[in-house]
Amino acid sequence: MGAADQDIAVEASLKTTGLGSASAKDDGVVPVIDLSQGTDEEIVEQLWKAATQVGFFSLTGHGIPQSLIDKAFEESQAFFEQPLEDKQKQSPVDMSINCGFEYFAQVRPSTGVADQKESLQVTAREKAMDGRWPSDHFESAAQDLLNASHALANKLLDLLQPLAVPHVAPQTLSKSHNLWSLDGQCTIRFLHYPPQDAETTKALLKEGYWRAGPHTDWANLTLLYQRPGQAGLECCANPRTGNPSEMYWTKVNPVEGAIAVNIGDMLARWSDGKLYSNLHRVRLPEDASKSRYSIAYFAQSDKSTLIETENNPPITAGDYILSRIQSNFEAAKKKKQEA
Ligand SMILES: O=C(O)CCC(=O)C(=O)O
Ligand SMILES: [Fe+2]
Repeated sequence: MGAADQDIAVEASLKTTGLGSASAKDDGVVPVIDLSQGTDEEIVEQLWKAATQVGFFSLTGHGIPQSLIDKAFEESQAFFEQPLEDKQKQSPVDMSINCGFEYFAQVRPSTGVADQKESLQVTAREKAMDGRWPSDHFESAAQDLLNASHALANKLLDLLQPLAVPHVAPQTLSKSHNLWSLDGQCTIRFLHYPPQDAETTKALLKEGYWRAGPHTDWANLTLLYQRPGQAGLECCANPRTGNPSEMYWTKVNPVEGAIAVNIGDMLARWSDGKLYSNLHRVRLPEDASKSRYSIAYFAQSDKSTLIETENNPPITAGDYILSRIQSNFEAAKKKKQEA
């Protein structure tokens, strides 16, 4: 198996296990961690428990001003409310660099059908966004949230690294994320799940469509900003059991002022599986008459970073991301051929 094949296989297997489409419980399995309370040791203890058992947590007391998050959502909404052609013109897509505007295009190996969403992907690599910023004011709001997210993710990585990846020098992980460097891979993604009328929704649900099909993230860490009242995100509960009958989906509800954080495949690999990259998805609600907006920051090591671990073959972070992008491309190609 290639280095990323196992991670891709987990997603593809959902098509055949009952877990793929089951509905979610709302039982508070995802812990809320307040970064402003307690000593570093106490915080690490909570982060460690969440990162090794569920792979998801909601973070409060994180220090990112709400005004900065609100501004980014305002710009996002104004962008997505424009006609399709304008969005395509303002931010042309280039999948080879993971940048630009995408419309109902991403096909997950877990579903084989396109996510019911549009997104604007900003990859923080030198020149990648040239000619792809919708406007100066959009850029300024995006850069502010990108910088704040980058700092917060690095803080979390510094707290987790001594336990998770003890075989590398201090701050190896956080120092491998350099915004706007020549081989930077950190990404901030603006997402919009558009409303659908009742009849369309019914048909889509019947055919197995999702707002975002079940998947794990490719990153080290993902910080996800959600809006209260715009629910739908769910992650797998009790994922470590290995027993499908004990696994189920649980809600990751938007909490006012909180950021949902999850461990991605890259950090699971760095840590030889100690930290858990959990499956998650965004449900297409039966009443999909309202939009859902979210913003995801993916902390991804620079392309040239070599991920060396005790139990996995070494791979550069660049090759790792590329293989994951290709798996989604291949799912899309296969879908086209079947049509
Ligand atoms: O919109 C969301 O809540 C989830 C998005 C997500 O999981 C992703 O883009 O990887
Ligand atoms: Fe995700």
